[in-house]
Amino acid sequence: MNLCDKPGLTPVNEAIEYLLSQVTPVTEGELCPLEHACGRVLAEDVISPVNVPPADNSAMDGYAVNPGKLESGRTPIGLFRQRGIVLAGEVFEGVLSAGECVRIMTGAVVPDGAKLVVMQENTEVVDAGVRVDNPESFRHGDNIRRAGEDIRHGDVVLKAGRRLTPADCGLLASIGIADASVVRPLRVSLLTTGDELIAPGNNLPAGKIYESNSFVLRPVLNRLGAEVSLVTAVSDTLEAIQEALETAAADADIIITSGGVSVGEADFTRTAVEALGQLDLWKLAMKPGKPLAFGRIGKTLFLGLPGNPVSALVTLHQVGLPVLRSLAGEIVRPPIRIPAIASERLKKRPGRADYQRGVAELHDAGQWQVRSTGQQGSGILSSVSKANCFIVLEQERGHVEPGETVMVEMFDQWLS
Ligand SMILES: Nc1nc2c(c(=O)[nH]1)N[C@H]1C(S)=C(S)[C@@H](COP(=O)(O)OP(=O)(O)OC[C@H]3O[C@@H](n4cnc5c(N)ncnc54)[C@H](O)[C@@H]3O)O[C@H]1N2
Ligand code: MOO
Repeated sequence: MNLCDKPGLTPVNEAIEYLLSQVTPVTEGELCPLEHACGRVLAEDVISPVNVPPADNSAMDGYAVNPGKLESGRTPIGLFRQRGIVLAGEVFEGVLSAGECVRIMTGAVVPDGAKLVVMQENTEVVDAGVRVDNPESFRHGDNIRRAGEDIRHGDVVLKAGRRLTPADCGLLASIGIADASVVRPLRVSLLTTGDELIAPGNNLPAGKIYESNSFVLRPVLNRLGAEVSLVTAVSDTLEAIQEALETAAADADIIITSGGVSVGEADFTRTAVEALGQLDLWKLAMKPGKPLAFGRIGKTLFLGLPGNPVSALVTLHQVGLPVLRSLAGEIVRPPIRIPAIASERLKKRPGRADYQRGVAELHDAGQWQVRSTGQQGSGILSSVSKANCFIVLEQERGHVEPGETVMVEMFDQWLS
């Protein structure tokens, strides 16, 4: 299927589904020391070689006690003879008989024979031993963390395709793994195109503008853990763009460009891709971002983002990230969107899904409200900088009146 041949604009969800069907995820794995593994994608399932915790241990500082049989009708023992003390990291040698206790610290292995742990605050040391409050309230297992209650030996702890979070890395450490088997980093070639672009720090001649897209796009790619090779301000000629794309295709998994995908006299990106490879998709029913293009040059995927700064950012976030995540071997999940009440009118014409930039706040009654960050033109980058969310308006929706419900997508770590 080639969505370029389809008349009209391709709806965003259809486009994402199609693009994901075109991705062959990178599978080459490598070992990564756990201290550097956060944010990397697991290459294989992780199966626990141990129980966590490895042994029954105390959840409290107090006394591990053997109160005898805890049957109804019997009064449990309330005074215990202390046999010793056990600290975290130690093992008490011996078995507690009914009426005996051991002083125990949080995390220490529960001695054999102990049925429960009594918090220190509920005990009193007396001449005859250790007296406990309310022995009739005892339950077997009180304040004992059971061996394997977090993870059992043989459990699948994390699945291949998981992007490791700090908690995941802690989990891997807790089962003794020092190196995680992860997918190698993606190689992304990022090209910004345009003769009008000048690097920040230089004087700005008449007619030129400062290049800003690379400063928006590269950090997102870096946060994804990609190895990014960047060429800025590729000249607006077919030859220059073709040459840059050819070089990029030689060793990148994906080429991401900004600019030159529209219909202007100096928009050569699509023509260059068609000359070197194939173009599969152009023009989405989204605002901003309509001229987004997708294809491939040899085995290298191509994603052509529109040049307008907001369009480049929105398309990378909404369409590029699912593709990049999938290419990186990650299991792709749909974005989390929540309903919010529009606190003001939002202008919108039917025909394209709109990703307006807004500020969402949780109000007293537990209701999210959202307002626009103001001008929404695709050159108004400050509309994103001021925002904390996208207001996602469905393709066929018209203007939104105050009080209507809209869906918002809070900025995640890729945008904040
Ligand atoms: N006749 C039509 N004209 C345009 C259409 C259309 O459908 N018909 N679509 C518009 C839309 S929507 C967009 S989005 C833009 C996309 O155009 P390009 O991808 O070809 O982008 P450029 O023309 O190269 O640049 C657009 C705009 O963005 C500025 N720019 C580009 N790169 C950068 C950068 N790296 N840093 C900062 N700013 C950048 C550039 O100077 C232009 O102002 O086309 C519309 N036109
Ligand atoms: O789609 Mo363009 O990105 O509206 O400006």
